[in-house]
Amino acid sequence: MKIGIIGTGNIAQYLLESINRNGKVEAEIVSIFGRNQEVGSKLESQYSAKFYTDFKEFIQSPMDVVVEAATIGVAMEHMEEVLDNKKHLIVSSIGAFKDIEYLNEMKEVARKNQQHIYLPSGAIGGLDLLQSANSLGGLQEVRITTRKSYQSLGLDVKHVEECIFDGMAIDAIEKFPKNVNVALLLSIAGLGADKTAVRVIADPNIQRNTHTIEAKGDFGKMNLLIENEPMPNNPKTSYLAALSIVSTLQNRGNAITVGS
Ligand SMILES: NC(=O)C1=CN([C@@H]2O[C@H](COP(=O)(O)OP(=O)(O)OC[C@H]3O[C@@H](n4cnc5c(N)ncnc54)[C@H](O)[C@@H]3O)[C@@H](O)[C@H]2O)C=CC1
Ligand SMILES: O=C([O-])CC(=O)C(=O)O
Repeated sequence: MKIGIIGTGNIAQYLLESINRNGKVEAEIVSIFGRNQEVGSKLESQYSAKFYTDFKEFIQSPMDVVVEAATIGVAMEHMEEVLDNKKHLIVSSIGAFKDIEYLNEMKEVARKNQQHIYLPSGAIGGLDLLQSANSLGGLQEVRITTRKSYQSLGLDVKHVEECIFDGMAIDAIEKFPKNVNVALLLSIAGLGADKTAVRVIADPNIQRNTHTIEAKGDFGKMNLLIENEPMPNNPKTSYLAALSIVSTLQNRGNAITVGS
């Protein structure tokens, strides 16, 4: 399998190291798209993957699957072109799908091109449960409480904890586009972005990005606490988010599917 990556940040570099250097997936990252030539040239020589600043050239290079690891804006700008060029797509910036109509439009583009869009479970879990719980419409409530440091949330540091957002996922992603992609994953798996409750707490003492997910429905109740180690070079991104892409790539084409 030949992989292309959009982005040259944390997740992209972790994937290059795990796949091209350490062989953790039966695949090779052959193409990288980014805007920073200096970083790109370095990655190109370190990992023997070709770096492109021109998206048309990138997308026409021989790849089977493209991993987006950039921003919501970049994902929205290029997603359709990826699918139209007959590449499968793995999306990290899930906030791109805050509008359900856009998600449905992209589903249709993928179907028309016989490609698949993967939304890895990122920095959380429990998505299989929410989908099962809602398979007959019996899911009633979903809430995520995200606790991160002031620095990770891009805020001036205070010495006391503060609830800085309490509302729905649709508004949370506008305010924190780099911190609550997980809330959009929950929305897509469950009740939608206007019915998925989100609380964001800035905590001066926290070392791990912590997500507490509570759900209720005909199935019963779920309480899930995830205490994520941050990525070394970008504390707002959890290590698990990068691992979930590795796992998605490892499972592609498997004869068995684990979880709903
Ligand atoms: N689904 C999930 O659970 C999670 C999703 N994320 C999201 O995954 C994405 C990647 O995360 P990281 O690698 O940690 O971010 P990062 O900030 O380390 O890297 C982002 C990359 O995007 C590139 N970029 C920005 N604008 C660009 C443009 N116009 N054209 C080309 N490249 C551009 C930057 O240069 C950088 O290389 C982010 O959107 C982040 O919010 C992060 C953590 C969890
Ligand atoms: O990595 C995390 O813990 C969550 C995150 O940044 C996001 O969902 O955007």
